[in-house]
Amino acid sequence: MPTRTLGARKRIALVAHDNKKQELIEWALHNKTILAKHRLYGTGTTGTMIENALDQSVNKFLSGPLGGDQQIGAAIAEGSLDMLIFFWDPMEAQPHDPDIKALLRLASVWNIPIATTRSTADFILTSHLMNEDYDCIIVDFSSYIKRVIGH
Ligand SMILES: O=C(CO)COP(=O)(O)O
Repeated sequence: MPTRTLGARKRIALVAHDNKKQELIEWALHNKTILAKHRLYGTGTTGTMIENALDQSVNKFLSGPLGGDQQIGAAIAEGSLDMLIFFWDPMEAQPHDPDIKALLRLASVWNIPIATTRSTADFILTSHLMNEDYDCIIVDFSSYIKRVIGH
């Protein structure tokens, strides 16, 4: 079975919709010491707010509605992100809802840990696997890639 190794120092993407940003910042502050051991990424606005709150550098993509969700999805597909903490807003439609769906889909395709609620984020962050290499099993897409088309 093919795997991808998520290293001991995780590359964590942090994303929150506007009504959820405060919650994510509170959660990040609460977990500042743990997060300091890992590398942080984020959509533009979320990333800036987390960087200011934690005083830890965050690699920032574009703002979500301007393409940031798509960039994070692409980074997951390329294997350059290990985990997604995404506090999306279940009470308000977003102009870029298709991008959000695409991001969550790619995170599932590549079987990375995803937290879309604060409680799940707590469970993930307190896992001993946060500090170890983890071989993440991925679907074997080789027959899909080699499929014959046009017969
Ligand atoms: O819209 C977002 C995720 O879908 C978040 O984007 P910002 O962090 O730039 O606000």
